[in-house]
Amino acid sequence: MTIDIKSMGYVRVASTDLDQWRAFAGKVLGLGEGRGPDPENLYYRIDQVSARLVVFGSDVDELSATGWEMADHRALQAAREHLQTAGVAFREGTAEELAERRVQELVRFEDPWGNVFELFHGITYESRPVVTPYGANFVTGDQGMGHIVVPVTDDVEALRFYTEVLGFRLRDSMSMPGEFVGKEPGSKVWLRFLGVNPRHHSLAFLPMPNAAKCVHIMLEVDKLDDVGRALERVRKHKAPLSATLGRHMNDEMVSFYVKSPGGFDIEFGTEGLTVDDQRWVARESTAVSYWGHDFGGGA
Ligand SMILES: Cc1ccc(O)c(O)c1CC[C@@H]1C(=O)CC[C@]2(C)C(=O)CC[C@@H]12
Ligand SMILES: [Fe+2]
Repeated sequence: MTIDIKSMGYVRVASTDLDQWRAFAGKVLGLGEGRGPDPENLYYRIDQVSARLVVFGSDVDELSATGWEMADHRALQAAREHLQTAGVAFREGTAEELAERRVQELVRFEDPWGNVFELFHGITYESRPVVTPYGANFVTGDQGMGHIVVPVTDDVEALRFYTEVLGFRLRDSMSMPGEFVGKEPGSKVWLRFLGVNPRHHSLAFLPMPNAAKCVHIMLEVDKLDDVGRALERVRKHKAPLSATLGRHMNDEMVSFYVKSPGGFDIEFGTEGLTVDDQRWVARESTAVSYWGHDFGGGA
């Protein structure tokens, strides 16, 4: 038995500047405004789920936690037992935390690099259809909210922890020169792309520490035109582009990257590959992208 995560459910972001986040999430990303228990916080919807992105005031700018959806109480209970066996310290969500996230139960723990994971079940959803400001439809459902890339410092232990402890499945690997992360010239470090559902990857890791506690969060829309429109808004609002439009090799997604007020990037894409675990074989991609994705800045 291992942990049976269904999908990436939500992200919580700590922010020193909620006004900046409000403008970025609404006007640049075009997320739907939601409501939640704390009138001070920003809640954003991209589908039926009451809030997928929550931004709250803080004295730091960083990713605070990622929520991972479990089927029900029984699945979460099995996860508790598995965490205990694996020697991972976790704690139960407080009544206040459950109310703020609008979930029935959650457990919270850190991975060995301080990335905060919450496993939950029973999140609320809304009767009112989501209305996003620029009419984009986000791709969620079985594929969850999107994907996240987290920073780690040990790529070998990270692969073990996320697959053997958390139950993620390896979908693709990509190497980078060790020099990039201050290792010996000629050595290699690994980016690993892991999935739990038909989305090619829901979690990836980069072996490089990062102050924002997040490399990027990817949100997917169902039309290329809506990626183009978002790119126009990036330009109009002078949001810093981190990588130009391109198509990734491993998940075939067409996307761009924009710097969020949290210090990490948002990858905004479309046409991501879905995979079938019965048939998928993990591979090694030999390039970031088929074309585009210039991380050196530019157009
Ligand atoms: C390589 C790749 C495949 C699929 C993705 O969804 C995806 O985000 C990436 C890029 C991962 C990675 C990154 O996000 C930060 C900057 C990185 C480390 C690079 O400079 C190359 C790969 C990039
Ligand atoms: Fe990505």
